[in-house]
Amino acid sequence: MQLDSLIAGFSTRGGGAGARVTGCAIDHRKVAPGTIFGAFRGLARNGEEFIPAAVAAGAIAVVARPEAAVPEHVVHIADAEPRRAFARIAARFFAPFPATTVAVTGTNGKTSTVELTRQLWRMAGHAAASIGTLGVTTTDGEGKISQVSTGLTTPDIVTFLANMAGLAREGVSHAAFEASSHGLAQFRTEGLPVRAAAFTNLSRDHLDYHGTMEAYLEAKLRLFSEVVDADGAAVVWADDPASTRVEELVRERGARLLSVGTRGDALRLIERVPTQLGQTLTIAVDGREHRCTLPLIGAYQAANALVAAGLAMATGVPAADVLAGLGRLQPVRGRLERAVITARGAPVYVDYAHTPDGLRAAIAALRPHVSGRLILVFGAGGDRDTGKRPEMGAIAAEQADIAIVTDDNPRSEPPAAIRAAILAAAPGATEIGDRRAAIAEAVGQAGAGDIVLVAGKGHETGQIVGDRVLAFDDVQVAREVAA
Ligand SMILES: CC(=O)N[C@H]1[C@@H](OP(=O)(O)OP(=O)(O)OC[C@H]2O[C@@H](n3ccc(=O)[nH]c3=O)[C@H](O)[C@@H]2O)O[C@H](CO)[C@@H](O)[C@@H]1O[C@H](C)C(=O)N[C@@H](C)C(=O)N[C@H](CCC(=O)O)C(=O)O
Ligand SMILES: Nc1ncnc2c1ncn2[C@@H]1O[C@H](COP(=O)(O)OP(=O)(O)OP(=O)(O)O)[C@@H](O)[C@H]1O
Ligand SMILES: N[C@H](CCC[C@H](N)C(=O)O)C(=O)O
Ligand SMILES: [Mg+2]
Repeated sequence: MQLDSLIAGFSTRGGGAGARVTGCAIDHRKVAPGTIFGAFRGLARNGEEFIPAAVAAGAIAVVARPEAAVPEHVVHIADAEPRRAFARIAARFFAPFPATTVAVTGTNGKTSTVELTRQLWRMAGHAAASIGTLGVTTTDGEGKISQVSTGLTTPDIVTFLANMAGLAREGVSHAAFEASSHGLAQFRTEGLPVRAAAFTNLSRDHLDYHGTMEAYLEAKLRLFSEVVDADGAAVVWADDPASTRVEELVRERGARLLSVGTRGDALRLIERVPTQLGQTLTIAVDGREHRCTLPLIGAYQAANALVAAGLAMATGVPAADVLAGLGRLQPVRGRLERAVITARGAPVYVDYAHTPDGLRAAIAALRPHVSGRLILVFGAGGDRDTGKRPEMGAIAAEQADIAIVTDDNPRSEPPAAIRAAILAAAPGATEIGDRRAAIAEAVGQAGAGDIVLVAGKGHETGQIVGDRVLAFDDVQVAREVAA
């Protein structure tokens, strides 16, 4: 592919014309002859320092700030926002992509919503995929699920675009991806056409990175003001207070708005009745009421299912098919997943709640099913927003009958200090650092009518301690200690 055509429309300096591009990279260690290198200033390093090494390794063009030093013989694509320019150029290189791509942002519910959207598309007969925390999820012709992990929710822009292009080559026509606030702030999930974008909710998380709730919301809003196609659609969970900001932006942009929820217009949730294995939803669409069964428990899962339904409708699936599809949704891995029922009859649920709001939502989801006590095992991740620790402690103290504080990916921090920050707001809680012992204690205490909730790690298969990842899977451990 010719460099000229990839960088057309961008401001350039130096270099020779007509060069052939072989790839794109943002890490100088991945540069090969013919690469376009994106040099970005990050939190840990300044990528501009690696320009000489990238050029030595064969980079023929560098996307960087105008003030960055780029050798004369190499094309400098000079842009005040080099990450955005790089995303657009790399997208030209990697195209084509699945014809219909949609993005989901929000503090909680992104992974669930992209996965449920994938399922609804598949039921409507589309070759569908999702990309997010669970990796890249697709199904083969027989419906067998394949999941390839990528490490982060959105690893980096090159991996993201390469994955999307790979899906298109496999015949995938519909792809739903998670747009995390980090990803949006770093332009890690864009450059390609995005037909619809969804907003699930806003609550406290990641303030270590964004600083303030306003900055955190601003990062998410860019999905609606800039990333989604101007003639595309936005699906908004209308019951969240922050949704008015999203709706304003969508109207300014001229995109189609589908609001969903008890205050929604496109899909209005009229009633929600929990049943033993799920819930019954009464939903109004175009003034007509429909009753649907949802085989997932909890208000939060109903919310995510409705946002997914909105995305399916926004991308052309008829409302009747979408509503029928809700009844056939499969659970999402690690989201209120029932790991085991103990010998004394207490179900043990594993949930990925790792924010105050998520913890509240997970407990609320289980409460209607508890006749005895709700026993909670949880912790908080190291090297992450420290302010959420006491908030989670307070919620546990208030909403659980028994709370056990344990470790959840301490990373580089002393685990006891993380637990202490949680316990400061949860005076009645028990402290058991070792996560297996904590789960065993909860299972040991649970009797008939009780429910155990193991929160924070969901689908994760490792405990990150220092630089090491120790094998650990909440679902498996719950089964082992209950056996
Ligand atoms: C805070 C954060 O998001 N950091 C991510 C970000 O780092 P950064 O841009 O600040 O990069 P940096 O390490 O300072 O380096 C700057 C630049 O120099 C380049 N470099 C660096 C070293 C070198 O030898 N050569 C080189 O070229 C890097 O590729 C980079 O372009 O970009 C890196 C490469 O794309 C990511 O690996 C890194 O994720 C770190 C590991 C991380 O833990 N991220 C988490 C917090 C995260 O992003 N999580 C969200 C999920 C959140 C949610 O869903 O709630 C996610 O989307 O996964
Ligand atoms: N709509 C929602 N409202 C409140 N809490 C929710 C909602 N959806 C999910 N949660 C909580 O958040 C947890 C994580 O859900 P999910 O993985 O879908 O979110 P996410 O936004 O992808 O998270 P991450 O930021 O880690 O990628 C769930 O296990 C649940 O406890
Ligand atoms: N996307 C979230 C996941 C948190 C999961 C939890 N187990 C933890 O390690 O804090 C984050 O990176 O902050
Ligand atoms: Mg996620």
